[in-house]
Amino acid sequence: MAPLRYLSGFGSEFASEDPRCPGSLPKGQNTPQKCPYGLYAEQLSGSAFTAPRTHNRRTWLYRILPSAVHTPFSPMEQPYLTHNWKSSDPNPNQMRWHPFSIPHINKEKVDWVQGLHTICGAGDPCARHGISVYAYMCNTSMVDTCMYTADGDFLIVPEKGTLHITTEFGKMDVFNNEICVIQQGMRFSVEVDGESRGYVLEVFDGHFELPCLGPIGANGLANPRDFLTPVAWYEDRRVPHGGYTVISKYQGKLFQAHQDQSPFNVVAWHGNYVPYKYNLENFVVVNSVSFDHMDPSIFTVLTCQSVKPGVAIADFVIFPPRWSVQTNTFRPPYYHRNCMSEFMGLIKGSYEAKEEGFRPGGATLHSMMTPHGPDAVCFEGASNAELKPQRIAEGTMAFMFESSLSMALTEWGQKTCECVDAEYYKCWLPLKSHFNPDWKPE
Ligand SMILES: O=C(O)Cc1cc(O)ccc1O
Ligand SMILES: [Fe+2]
Repeated sequence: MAPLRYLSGFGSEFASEDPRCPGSLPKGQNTPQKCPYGLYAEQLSGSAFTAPRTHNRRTWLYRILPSAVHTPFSPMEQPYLTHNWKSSDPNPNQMRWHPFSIPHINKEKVDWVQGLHTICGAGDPCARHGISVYAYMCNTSMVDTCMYTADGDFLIVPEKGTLHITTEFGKMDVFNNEICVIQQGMRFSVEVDGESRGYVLEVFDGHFELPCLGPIGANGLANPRDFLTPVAWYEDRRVPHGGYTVISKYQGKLFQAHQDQSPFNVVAWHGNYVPYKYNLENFVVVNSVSFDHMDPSIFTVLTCQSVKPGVAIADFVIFPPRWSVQTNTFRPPYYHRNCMSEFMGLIKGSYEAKEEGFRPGGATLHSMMTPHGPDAVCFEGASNAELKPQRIAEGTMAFMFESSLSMALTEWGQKTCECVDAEYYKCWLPLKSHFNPDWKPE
């Protein structure tokens, strides 16, 4: 199959017409009395109508039938998706998970929505404040089914398997080492080629932005031009007798409604509220070229800001392959206790601070003020290593969801998943005291 086409840019005003219907975007206005090709105009708002221009997000969709044409929503069972943060007791421990198990297709067919499992989170979608962290493990495509979340924005990080995502805006293929963002309200359906696994961060407060670059200047980190948005694609597909299911994630629960037509019936659209993907290989890594270990905020790809200056509801941070050149420096991550929560996952390879135990498809959580840092093997090695310029993290990609919120673990995350590594704390136990009261400067 030919590679899909995309529009490039971040936060831009885009316009796209399915080439089968030239002129399908109304000229010079949004709501003509009759739209070209007999289409319906529908606005999707991603911000209050009155939000300042810098933050105003909306898209106009020109579709065969409006989204309102469906039967009433009824509750749908999905036992692993929850925002009930009180379902288990608080747990401040250093947490590590072995790779989450993917169900075998011969045993059970599980699609992307059925495979979503809440690991941890905080806050409340009703108050539009909080986050939720999920793992997805699935083996089969969604058929005549789409979903949207009314609660927040999904940032999806595939670890195993490509995601072929159809959205109202068009199609996106999200490969390993790429991420995508599907924002509040956008309908999408996920096809997979086989066993698939990955991570999802949902933010309830607002949308992801590129971090300000400050003195770095106008270029670097994730550059806007590398974000890709689908081009318009429609199908005029009838699915009689309510054969198409629309799943709504609403106030933390799933609901389903039925309709007789595919929701991917948008022939043209224009606006700045869109889904997008980004290849992590395009990230321009900035770091110290003299001495000292910088804070990982220099590796921020996207941020969802809180109302407190500089404080994130959640940052999406990556640890890409790079040169390490600092002189007289302990180069791996430092030991620390953080006023933020740090959830980490691994897309491929291994993580520099812990070569063992943290594997692709697994995860770690270092909660608020929970001490952590390099394991004993890493500390001894890096304290004695020759400090020549060195490529690090080659062929690997770790990431972190860092949040100013204090997250609770779900029952599934703490127990039912059966992936918790009870031995994790042991990686620091061999650390020895090197204290020497007679030490003299050289
Ligand atoms: O804990 C971690 O491994 C993530 C991390 C990496 C780093 O280089 C500095 C601080 C930090 O929290
Ligand atoms: Fe950390």
